[in-house]
Amino acid sequence: MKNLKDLVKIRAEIRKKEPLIHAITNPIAINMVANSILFVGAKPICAEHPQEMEDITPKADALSINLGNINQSRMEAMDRASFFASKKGLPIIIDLVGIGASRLRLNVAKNLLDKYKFSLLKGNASEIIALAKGASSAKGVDVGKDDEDKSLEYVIKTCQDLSKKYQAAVLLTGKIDILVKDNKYYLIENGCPELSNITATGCMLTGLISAFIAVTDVINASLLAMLIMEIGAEMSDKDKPYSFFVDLMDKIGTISDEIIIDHAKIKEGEI
Ligand SMILES: Nc1ncnc2c1ncn2[C@@H]1O[C@H](COP(=O)(O)OP(=O)(O)O)[C@@H](O)[C@H]1O
Ligand SMILES: Cc1ncsc1CCOP(=O)(O)O
Repeated sequence: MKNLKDLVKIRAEIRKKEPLIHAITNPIAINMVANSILFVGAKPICAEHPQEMEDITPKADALSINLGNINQSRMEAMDRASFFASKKGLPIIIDLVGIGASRLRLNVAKNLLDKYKFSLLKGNASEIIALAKGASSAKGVDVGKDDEDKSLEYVIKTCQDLSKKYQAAVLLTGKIDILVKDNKYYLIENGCPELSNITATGCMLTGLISAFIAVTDVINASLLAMLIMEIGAEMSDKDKPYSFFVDLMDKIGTISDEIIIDHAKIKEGEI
């Protein structure tokens, strides 16, 4: 079983080290992502001009790329940033936003995954299924009903196949989050349905993981980021959608270690 007391200690570590996180994300999410990274104690830089990747990426401590709202310039920037991050041996994570809805994004994702080594591939069930099987029931950037209803066994196996293929951890988010690496899996049953009523909460989670992965391994970084975000959401005022959003942002910076430890719902298993 994960030692939660050790897991939350990573929060002090990140505040001490203040790692620099290069996050190439989409314009819908950019402010939320940058603030989430800041609120847990790291420093974001969201540079995205292809010609400055050579200067920016190698000075960072981790790279995250997000395929949401892709355009030509960000496509080039993501490739170049992944190149310079790989050269430096930095952890790289990819959020597969919308690859179930767009062949362009699916091809960009496959190309990047073939060329570079990623620490984590992340998406909702439709995005993970699109990458593994080539098609999905995605509803734009959201999960489609057919994919959402797939059995736990099916989605765990799909994540495991991708984990083996790309030698990376795989995180499938939703009501139950599934984190898989090789033969091991974690189920995280925190969060609340209201998280789907705010745009870009998945992108925010990616931002948080990219902050923690600069100071710890991919499993600890992913688990801690999910607990902060999802228990933070459980503790937030859900009366009005925008107040919920503001409260959630505050909770990301202020939620206590004790609340995280008391409310964490993590199960572990072997495949
Ligand atoms: N029904 C739900 N119950 C609890 N948490 C949820 C639910 N749906 C989504 N979440 C949480 O919301 C966050 C974003 O997940 P998701 O909506 O799957 O991503 P995306 O925005 O990329 O589609 C994750 O932390 C996830 O655990
Ligand atoms: C609405 C939208 N359109 C392109 S990216 C984006 C935000 C998607 O964010 P998330 O995948 O976290 O829901």
